[in-house]
Amino acid sequence: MQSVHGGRKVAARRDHVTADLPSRARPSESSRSRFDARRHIMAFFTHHVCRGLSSSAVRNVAIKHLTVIGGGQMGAGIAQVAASTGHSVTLVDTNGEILKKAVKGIEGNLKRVAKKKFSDKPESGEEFIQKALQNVSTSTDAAAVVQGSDLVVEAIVENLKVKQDIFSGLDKLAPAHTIFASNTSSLSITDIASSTSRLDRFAGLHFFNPVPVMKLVEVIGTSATSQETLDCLLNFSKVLGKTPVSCKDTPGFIVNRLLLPYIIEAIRMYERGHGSKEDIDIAMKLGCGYPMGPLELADYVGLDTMKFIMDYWSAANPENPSFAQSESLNKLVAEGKFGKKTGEGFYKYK
Ligand SMILES: CCCCCCCC(=O)CC(=O)SCCNC(=O)CCNC(=O)[C@H](O)C(C)(C)COP(=O)(O)OP(=O)(O)OC[C@H]1O[C@@H](n2cnc3c(N)ncnc32)[C@H](O)[C@@H]1OP(=O)(O)O
Ligand SMILES: NC(=O)C1=CN([C@@H]2O[C@H](COP(=O)(O)OP(=O)(O)OC[C@H]3O[C@@H](n4cnc5c(N)ncnc54)[C@H](O)[C@@H]3O)[C@@H](O)[C@H]2O)C=CC1
Repeated sequence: MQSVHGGRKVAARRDHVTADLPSRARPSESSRSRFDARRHIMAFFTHHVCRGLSSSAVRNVAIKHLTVIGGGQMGAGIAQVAASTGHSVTLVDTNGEILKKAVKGIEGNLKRVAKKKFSDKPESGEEFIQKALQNVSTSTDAAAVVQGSDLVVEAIVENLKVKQDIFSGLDKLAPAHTIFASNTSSLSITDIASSTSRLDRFAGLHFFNPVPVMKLVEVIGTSATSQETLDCLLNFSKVLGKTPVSCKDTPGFIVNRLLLPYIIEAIRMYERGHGSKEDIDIAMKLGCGYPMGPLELADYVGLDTMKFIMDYWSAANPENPSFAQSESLNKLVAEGKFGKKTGEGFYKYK
């Protein structure tokens, strides 16, 4: 099957996406962001020792410096967690104002973490915040900063062509050992990687929102990703204090394959008037123990991102009515109501 995204024709290699999947996709997640000396030692060890052993550009690359492309909610979260576990991070966005906002947000979240973690030692908390902030720099020019990176994590808009353009440009500039990873929610890693010549050093590294809180990272390998690259990313995820799972490059990987049909069906239920948005959300929170209801979660993820995902899946599966256009989602996005990040979506946040 062929599908067209962003003007570029790509082979839709993913298998058929069905909507009749179980909806109990998200176990309650209240775990906290962790920072401890052990992780610093692990980061130091993996960087210096594994690197010392490396004989080829690809083998045993350890991550010390990373470039995170996209300073939105996910990119800022990834930068925060990497910086607070001893990595130096350059956060890149095309918009300088977004970068300023991202750094301010990171500082606020670090204070939140420090207050809890160092409640009886405020000086240690302040030191933790300052150390992490010193690890973060920003740039509006990815090409200028990618040279020193062991890893590039892309967390920009959910659009195949835009992601491919970024990676194909950086592929010519980044060192040979640099691993490229995409935080895409729904696009094929194989399709994104096809814009580069480093197919063995390309994988998915899918974090969850909010990154400092959610413990899971999906590590997605394509048929061309090398085992060294996967091992490196699995280890890196652990150094960040996360629990990685390995996934194949199939639509939605593990979590979103289950989560997407659940959220879409909730939106359709609301559109059909089968329940108010409040009642649908209360039902799923109290009935299933989820921390957020599906419409709240859609607002939290971002309705613009939700629409990108739905458009992509419906183009790849035009015969599947589950991915047909959603009137309410389209209307909210057309009005610039992207959810929590813009102050209004299904709900108002001001
Ligand atoms: C078709 C679309 C399909 C989806 C596709 C796109 C999406 C993806 O690709 C994959 C995804 O990420 S899916 C989304 C996954 N995330 C969730 O399900 C979040 C659900 N919500 C929650 O866990 C809590 O409401 C939440 C943790 C958010 C907030 O909890 P509370 O309501 O209890 O609020 P708080 O009391 O403020 O926070 C609880 C604890 O967390 C700490 N915290 C919250 N945000 C933080 C942040 N940004 N940085 C650091 N710490 C943070 C907060 O301090 C608190 O800690 P404790 O005091 O120790 O409990
Ligand atoms: N929002 C969520 O809950 C999750 C989103 N993701 C994925 O992470 C990615 C980013 O999502 P969010 O952070 O929510 O989006 P966002 O809209 O908050 O941030 C995206 C950022 O990328 C920047 N950007 C766009 N094009 C760029 C370019 N060419 N170069 C540099 N920066 C550029 C934008 O200025 C914006 O600041 C998407 O692929 C999304 O599917 C993955 C997991 C969860």
